[in-house]
Amino acid sequence: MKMKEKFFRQNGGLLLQQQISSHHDGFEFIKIFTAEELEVATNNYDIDNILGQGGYGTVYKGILSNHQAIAIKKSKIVDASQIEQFINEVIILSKINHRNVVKLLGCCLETEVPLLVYEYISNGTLFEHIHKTHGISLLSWEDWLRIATETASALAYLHSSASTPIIHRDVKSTNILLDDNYTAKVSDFGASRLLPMDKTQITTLVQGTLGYLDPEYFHTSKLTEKSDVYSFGVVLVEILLGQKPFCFERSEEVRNLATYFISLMKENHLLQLIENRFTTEDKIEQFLAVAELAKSCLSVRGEDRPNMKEVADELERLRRLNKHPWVQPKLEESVSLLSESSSFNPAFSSNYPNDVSGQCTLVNDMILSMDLPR
Ligand SMILES: Nc1ncnc2c1ncn2[C@@H]1O[C@H](COP(=O)(O)OP(=O)(O)OP(=O)(O)O)[C@@H](O)[C@H]1O
Repeated sequence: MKMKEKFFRQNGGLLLQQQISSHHDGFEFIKIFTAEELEVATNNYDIDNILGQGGYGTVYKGILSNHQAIAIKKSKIVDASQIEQFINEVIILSKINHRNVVKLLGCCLETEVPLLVYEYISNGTLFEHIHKTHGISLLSWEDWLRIATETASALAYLHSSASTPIIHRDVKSTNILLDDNYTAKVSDFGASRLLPMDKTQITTLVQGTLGYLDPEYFHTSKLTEKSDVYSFGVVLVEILLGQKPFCFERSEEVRNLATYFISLMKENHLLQLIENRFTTEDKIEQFLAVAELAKSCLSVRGEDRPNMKEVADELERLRRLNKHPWVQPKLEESVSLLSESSSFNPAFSSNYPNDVSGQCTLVNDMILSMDLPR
């Protein structure tokens, strides 16, 4: 009992309780779970309940006494200096209510490391569906486009939320979960990444995952919403090509998918690859428009990238074309429409450096100097 109380205090429990009682705007939705409740739910953190292991900790499946399925994130290490920030983020995140964001249900603070409790999303990660090793994916081009649109709208929502925009910081296909209906749910942002920075990782400063990391953020360490836009661009390419973001099986200069993609676009080899992946004959305009959009997201300079709202709107527009094919513009029109669209930065479709090898050097630099946490 004494230990639990000590941990609860150490983990900012009093601060959270105080915040809860001072909010009157429906904030009571966040639940503070007891350690016992979660032990029962996970069968004492049984190994069979492990859903996955990330660089930051372990995720367990649990079933609450009311039969609700949950995912519990247990981090490896806690940095005491970050507790206040952690509690503030828990409060912000628990207020987020978007159909394409994994809901944070609450937390448990009376354990050595605080535990975060999320709704359980049943159908695996987007990564697993894109890179399915057994059998072919059941998802159609329309599904992929919908999933991309849902993800973009969730990120646009986070960027525009409340007084402080929430930057995801680790957008990648393993952080996009799919539910029973293959609806996208963005996970693993905010509080879950604040916790476990041990001292050695602080010196790295730049956080992110190889292949998805914004080169501008890597060089400047200055984080903006546009870093999420870059990483989302990589996810779009992953969907289009069905290839992994970083792959040692590709030759050295195109190991990084973004670099590979840009070189394919330059050499006009893109369509051939996409067509091999999707056996759809009449969606060429959409493939090309999504490719142009991805290219703009991958612009080297953050300011040349569209913002997430513009990306989401463009994907939504393309989806509508899908539903009403008779209003599809001709290929040349759709490409020029995309670059001329008033809501977009007119520069963005042509701002990739012509020198693809320059980009490779950049990426190789990044690999060499990154102290990768996983
Ligand atoms: N809410 C959830 N519902 C169902 N499964 C989940 C949920 N959250 C996470 N998972 C599973 O747990 C795995 C590990 O998640 P986690 O976010 O810790 O790691 P990651 O995203 O693979 O890596 P990292 O956190 O280092 O970026 C995920 O790949 C997913 O399979």
